[in-house]
Parts: sequence; C-alpha cells; structure tokens
Amino acid sequence: MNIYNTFDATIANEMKEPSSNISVNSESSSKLSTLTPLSKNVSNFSDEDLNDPNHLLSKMMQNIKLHEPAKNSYKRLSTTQDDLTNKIAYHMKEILELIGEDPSREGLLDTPKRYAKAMLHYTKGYTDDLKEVINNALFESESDEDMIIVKNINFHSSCEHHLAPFFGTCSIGYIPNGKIIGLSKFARIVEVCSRRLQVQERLGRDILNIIIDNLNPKFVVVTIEAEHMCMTARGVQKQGTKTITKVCESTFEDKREKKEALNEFFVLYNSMK
Ligand SMILES: Nc1nc2c(ncn2[C@@H]2O[C@H](COP(=O)(O)OP(=O)(O)OP(=O)(O)O)[C@@H](O)[C@H]2O)c(=O)[nH]1
Ligand SMILES: [Zn+2]
Repeated sequence: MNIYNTFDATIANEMKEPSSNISVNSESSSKLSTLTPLSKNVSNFSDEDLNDPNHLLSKMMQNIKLHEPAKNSYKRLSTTQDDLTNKIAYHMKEILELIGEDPSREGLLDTPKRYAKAMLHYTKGYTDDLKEVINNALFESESDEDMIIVKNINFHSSCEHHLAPFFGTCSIGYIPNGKIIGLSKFARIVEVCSRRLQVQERLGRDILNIIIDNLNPKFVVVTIEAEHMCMTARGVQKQGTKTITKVCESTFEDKREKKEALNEFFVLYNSMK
C-alpha cells in the first residue's frame, strides 16, 4: 500500500498558486519538476482499485492531493546572473531614492548591487536542481523498523508577505521503506525549500513532499520552529515569539501506528539535547 493518509498540520496549510506574474519557463520547470513527480504512485494501484471505478477515483484523488502543494514552476526573468543583478539593482536604487536617501553618496554607491546579490541568494532555491542536490545518495536500508531523526537543521527563509527573514530550526524523522538517504541531504533539501519566498506551513510541506517523493518512507514527520522578523521587527513587534509547525504522513493504514510513530519521534526528539 503506497498511499499516505491525509496529514494533520499544526496550523492549516495554505497552498496558493504562484502569483500570475510568474510565468513558466520550460527549462527551469523541467529542472524543478523533479520535486513533484505527479505520476509517482500511479503504478501502485491494486487490482481492487482497477476493477472498481469508485475505488480508483477515490485513490486518484488521494494521489492528487498528496502532490498538490509544491509549486515549482518558477522562472528567473533573465538568463544570466549579471543581467539579473543589474536589473534588481536598478530598481533598488529607485527604492533608495523613494525612501529619501541619496544613492550617489559614498556609503550607498554599491548598495543596490549588494542588495541584488543578497536577494538572489535568499531566493536561490528557485533555481537549485534537486537531482544534483540529492546526487544519488540513496542507499538500501538494513532495517525498516527503526526511526531516523535529524534534529535542529538551521535555516533562513523569507516570508512571502513582507519579504522579511524568518529563521529557526527544522527537524525530520522517518521510518524507511527499503531506502535511506545520506544524512546531509536533509539539510540540503531544507536549504532548497527555505531559499524561496515561503510561509512556514508550506516550507514544512515542501520538505515533506521531497522526502516522500525520493524515499517513499513508511512514516515521515517534519517540524519547524521559527522566528518571523515580520512579527518582531515590524507589525505587532512581539519579541521572542516562536511559531511551531508539524506535518506528518505515513503509509500505515491503521491510524494508531501513525500515532505511535509520532509519539516515538517526540520522545526521542525530546530526549536528545
Ligand atoms: N500563517 C503564516 N502567516 C505568516 C507567515 N509569515 C507571516 N505571516 C503573517 O501573514 C499575515 C499578513 O497579514 P496582513 O494583514 O496582510 O499584513 P500586515 O498588515 O502586514 O499584518 P501585521 O503583520 O499584523 O501588521 C500576518 O499576520 C503575518 O504575521 C507564515 O509563515 N505563516
Ligand atoms: Zn511576513
């Protein structure tokens, strides 16, 4: 059985289409579509599914839901990094003027370009090639009973509402299903997903989906604890506020098994400093 139960997120996941002014570029979308192979589970329909149209439809709907969240058809508007940097810098210079600064004063001369380079870094996840990132570091698992946890992977991301940083740690736990992955790859996956404009809920879901797509584990959970600068440095200005999200899925048909695995995750997670 290769169908994941519908997950329960700590906070409801709001998945939105990329804004309409981001168009699809075939080169980048083919690279990035490796994040969500839509056909992945189609070969896993049972005879029962194939003989009963209602069963089949309901299973197809589950599959569609599973792969809905990660939107990866993004496009950089220019082809070269230099061209992009110059275009962003041009607009940043205008913004400096709009806030009443003098972009020609010595301290600000290189600032638009510095900002452009920083912005491209904060959003480099749009162009990272996940296949290269994972680099075939998938190995046969020796036990499909034991849980693996990678705790406290730190990350920096940008909130899609204010372009303000949000940062914190991400922890991942999973029970394999024939395959394990090189441990560093979890941190690399977190890096790809966080270097985009995000909301925390979608960040967790994107990470979870990539793990499912590559490992098809029996159980997987992703927790994120983060501080949002848009809540501390501006807006409501509540220092020290942390947001915690959890997404979790499993192939277990019995919900109790999923609950037990989740308990095991939190016991282990809390016992390790
Ligand atoms: N769910 C969720 N909300 C976020 C995240 N990052 C920022 N936000 C929230 O997005 C909301 C945007 O609300 P708006 O009313 O449109 O924006 P705003 O007027 O700047 O809101 P304030 O921050 O309350 O000043 C705010 O409540 C932010 O706290 C996130 O990762 N997840
Ligand atoms: Zn924000």
